[in-house]
Amino acid sequence: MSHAVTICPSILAGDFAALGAECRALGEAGADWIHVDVMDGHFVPNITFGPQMCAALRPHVTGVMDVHLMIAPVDPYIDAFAKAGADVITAHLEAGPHVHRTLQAIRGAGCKAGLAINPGTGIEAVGHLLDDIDLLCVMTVNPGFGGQSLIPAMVEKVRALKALTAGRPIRIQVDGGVTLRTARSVAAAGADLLVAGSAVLQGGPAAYARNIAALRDAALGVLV
Ligand SMILES: O=C(CO)[C@@H](O)[C@H](O)COP(=O)(O)O
Ligand SMILES: [Fe+2]
Repeated sequence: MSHAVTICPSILAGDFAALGAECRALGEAGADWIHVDVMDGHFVPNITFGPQMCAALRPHVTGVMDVHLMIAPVDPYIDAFAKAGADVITAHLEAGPHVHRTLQAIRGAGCKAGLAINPGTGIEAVGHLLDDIDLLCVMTVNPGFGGQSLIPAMVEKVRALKALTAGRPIRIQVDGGVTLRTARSVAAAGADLLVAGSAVLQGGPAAYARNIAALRDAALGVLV
């Protein structure tokens, strides 16, 4: 069944010399969330932003600042990202042995707690964590880079996780390879939040509103 989704543009696909302006342009284009991909060159083979960048961007984000931590360890940095103004902090299940403690620390810092799982991680791994998460981020690519193709097997994973979380106040987010061609399958499988970097930011600021609206329509099954 089709339902309205929230598009979360990832500034990883933006102009790094003008990220404040990118966040403002995305907000004006109708983005309710801004997804910030934090990478450490250790948990993933790429380096991006830290808490200082999040703090600098915060005044330019009108909606939800959604911080996706692809770092290990996570715990020493939670307070810094919370103080930087993150509304949601998502940590990876694979980032350390004490993810339950990490999720509690995120809530303790006043943020919504997100749990991300890599493509190779089975859904049984999240079963005992459901009381401690507000958002479940299903990685539909291997983390570290934008512009990759969605792994088709992840669509069934989204469907299974939707069933596993039924009746709970947990939002399912998909991250990686969301395009006009793939948005419908993940939305129909139960995703509520679609992260999209390349698909939203391609064409520059003049195209953002059109790209966001087209992705929302595609997720609903409207032909675009
Ligand atoms: O976390 C990640 C990648 O590790 C994502 O948030 C990407 O930034 C999404 O980019 P596209 O696949 O939409 O280009
Ligand atoms: Fe991400």
